[in-house]
Amino acid sequence: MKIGVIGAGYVGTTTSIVFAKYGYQVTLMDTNLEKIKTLYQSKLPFYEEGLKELLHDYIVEQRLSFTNSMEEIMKECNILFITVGTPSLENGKADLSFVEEVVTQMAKYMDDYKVIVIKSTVPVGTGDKLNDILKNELKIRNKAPTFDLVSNPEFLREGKALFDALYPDRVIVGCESTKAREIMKELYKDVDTSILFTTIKEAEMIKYASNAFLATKISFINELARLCDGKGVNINQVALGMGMDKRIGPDFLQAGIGYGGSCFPKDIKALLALAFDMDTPMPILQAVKDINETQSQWFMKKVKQELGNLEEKRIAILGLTFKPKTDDIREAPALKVIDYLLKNKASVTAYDPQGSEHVKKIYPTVTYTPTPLQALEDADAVLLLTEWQEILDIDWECAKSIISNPLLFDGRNALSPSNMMKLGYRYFGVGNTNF
Ligand SMILES: NC(=O)c1ccc[n+]([C@@H]2O[C@H](COP(=O)([O-])OP(=O)(O)OC[C@H]3O[C@@H](n4cnc5c(N)ncnc54)[C@H](O)[C@@H]3O)[C@@H](O)[C@H]2O)c1
Ligand SMILES: O=c1ccn([C@@H]2O[C@H](COP(=O)(O)OP(=O)(O)O[C@H]3O[C@H](CO)[C@@H](O)[C@H](O)[C@H]3O)[C@@H](O)[C@H]2O)c(=O)[nH]1
Repeated sequence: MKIGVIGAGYVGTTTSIVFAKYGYQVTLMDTNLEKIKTLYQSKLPFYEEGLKELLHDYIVEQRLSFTNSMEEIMKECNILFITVGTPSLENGKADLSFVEEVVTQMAKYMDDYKVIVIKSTVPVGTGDKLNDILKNELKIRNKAPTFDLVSNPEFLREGKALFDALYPDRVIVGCESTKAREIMKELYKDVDTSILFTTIKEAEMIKYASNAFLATKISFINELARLCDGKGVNINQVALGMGMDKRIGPDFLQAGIGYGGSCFPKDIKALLALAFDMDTPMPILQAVKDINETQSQWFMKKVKQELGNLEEKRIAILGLTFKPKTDDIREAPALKVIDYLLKNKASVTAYDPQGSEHVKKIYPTVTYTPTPLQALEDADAVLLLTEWQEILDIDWECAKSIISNPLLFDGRNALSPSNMMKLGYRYFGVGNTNF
């Protein structure tokens, strides 16, 4: 079995490396030549720990190769994973143009049996649509359909991509042919986890349902945090107590400034758009989205209450990426915060271990510092927005002498309020203040 992966993003690159690790011969294809060149040089086109070393080894061992040619990958491989992006359109629906373009191109070079595996997150019914495109294109070429379509959604998290891909909680395979099912079983034989076989549509829905449920947990705890704030209740303790119930579980109950990233915001919008099309409102999911969209405003209201007029105030931001251990700033709450601060004429200084270069392209007037302590110099307030370990490890006692006003807003509830208060900071978190 030779595996082809189409789309050298987070998912495609991680998938390629993981299958190479299982001993398969993998070719990774992308239309972006710059990305292919970068990969050839054993470099990753994004920041993610643990992948680079394996990438290098598998290139040297000739288990992993790269191309920008669809013709080449179709000739060489019999299992093809589609991992291209499905970003949001203006109306919230998933933009399927990249996926559709891929299958249209595939049909041009399809001469023998292929298993086409959709790993990109796509709405229910996309499998049928792609099936039709492939059949039509093959008909134009007077070729009989010789493929099976499979939906195999990806559940990895950025920052933990390799671990999640190597040790998944489950593998979902939406598949309606016995031949493809046996091939998928063989492909995942070394992965120590359960495989759930479903229909293609069920697999498509499982992916959206999982992301929607995780986002619901976050918005639920954030809504509760607003209630706890100032009421003598620490939301972290509430989450701990709730999470001890096995039916609830401790994960995804960390209150904060809201979820960001390339997945939750777009997938929730896409599910809501599907519900709208089907005239089946989803009020819970709508509330999840609304709470998340107002969480940074709620947080900034506290900043404004403490600082008053923000004009000329010097604000230090610690953390820009949507979560630690990634350089991804897509839908990062820090972007909304910077926007608000600049509109209110504050002077903003920011530090992030990986995200500064990307944010600089959007907000060039912010001062980006090479160290966290430099960002804190003469600050009137500090806003912790991403819980990078390096930021949590700051010598906060020493930092206090650099900051003009030891006023700390912890948007991730990542520091201990009592420790910070002992050090002389005025500490404001999310649902853990004034208890
Ligand atoms: N990022 C994640 O953590 C994650 C996790 C699970 C699922 N997903 C889903 O997986 C999909 C991919 O996400 P990502 O973050 O890896 O995307 P990405 O934006 O990082 O990468 C997509 C890649 O596809 C390439 N591409 C676009 N059109 C192409 C074409 N016609 N032929 C070949 N390559 C093409 C782009 O150049 C780009 O390199 C999305 O549907 C996403 O929702 C992402
Ligand atoms: O208790 C929590 C957990 C997460 N977050 C935030 O939620 C966002 C998303 O975090 P996470 O889920 O860890 O990262 P992603 O890489 O976006 O991964 C999600 O989206 C991927 C793409 O679909 C899925 O594959 C993963 O299973 C799913 O967790 C980040 O802004 C986090 O800061 C919280 O605010 N509180």
